[in-house]
Amino acid sequence: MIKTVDLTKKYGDAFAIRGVDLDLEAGDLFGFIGPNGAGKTTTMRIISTLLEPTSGEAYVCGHSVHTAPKEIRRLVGYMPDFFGVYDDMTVVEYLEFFAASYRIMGEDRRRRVNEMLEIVDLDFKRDAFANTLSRGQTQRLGLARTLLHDPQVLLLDEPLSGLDPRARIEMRNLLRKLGQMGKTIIVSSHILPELADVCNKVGIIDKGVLVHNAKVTDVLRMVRQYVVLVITPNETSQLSLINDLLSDHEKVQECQPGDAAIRVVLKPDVQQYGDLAKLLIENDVDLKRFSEEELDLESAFMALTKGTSTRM
Ligand SMILES: Nc1ncnc2c1ncn2[C@@H]1O[C@H](COP(=O)(O)OP(=O)(O)OP(=O)(O)O)[C@@H](O)[C@H]1O
Repeated sequence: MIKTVDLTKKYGDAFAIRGVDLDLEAGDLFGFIGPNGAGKTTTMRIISTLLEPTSGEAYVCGHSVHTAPKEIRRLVGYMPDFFGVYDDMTVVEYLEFFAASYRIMGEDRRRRVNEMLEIVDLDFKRDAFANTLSRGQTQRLGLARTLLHDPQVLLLDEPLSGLDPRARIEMRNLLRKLGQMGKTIIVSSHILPELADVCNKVGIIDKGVLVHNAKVTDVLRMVRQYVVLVITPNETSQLSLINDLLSDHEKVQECQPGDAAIRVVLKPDVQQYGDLAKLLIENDVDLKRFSEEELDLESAFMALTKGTSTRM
């Protein structure tokens, strides 16, 4: 659906992006992560045909940005990180104005605008002036505008930036909804954790170079190759018993006792660990909690970008 080959953009002697290779299938929701100035906007603007690459190729549905920009524009909806809304237009008027620019007319236009307001959950603001909306609502209005011509591909530049926590959750839900509608989406951010549970693939770009590009599950596996259990007994006096029972177990790599709980690092590739809970219960351990340690995405992100940048 989206493919870039050795995509490069230079400004004078400086590389904005260098040799970026992407390959996204229909329905992929790709998180494009990198610090400010890493090259995310440049890449998205090239794919949406707003900017010409210095060298390399970008294709959308097999159409090249060099030879078929018109076809690509029909297929792509690009939402920039900042966009203006006109002071004297209501939400409905704003969307109708852009629908008209796509030559969507008459009853069709009204229906389409109403559908978009429904999708982005902004119908209750339809008669409000666009410049009175909150940042989150403005972003949703921008998304509605981007969706008007029913693009198959969405390129969304930092749609979560500047949003408060509630608006962030709403926008992430909206991204999931668009993914379920079968759109292929590139969404950029400078923070991995805010996208990791929405996207199925992520690419990490730094100083114009794509340093990681993988499925989210693989990225998480790269960071955490071991399952870690956190076992909490009701009585802390039982911590040493747990340690004795598990430290020499064939599935256990290491036990790390703490004040109230014990961290148990399993050996690589051990995924099934129900028998460990059974063993503890059979030996009269009174368990308060027995669970897999949650992966801390913030640390995952720092581990992945270690040595590439400190600006995240
Ligand atoms: N018109 C331009 N002239 C010169 N340099 C540019 C131009 N546009 C972008 N750059 C440079 O290219 C690099 C990549 O910029 P880009 O905007 O793609 O980064 P980004 O990852 O989208 O960052 P941000 O989140 O800050 O927008 C930066 O070093 C930037 O300064």
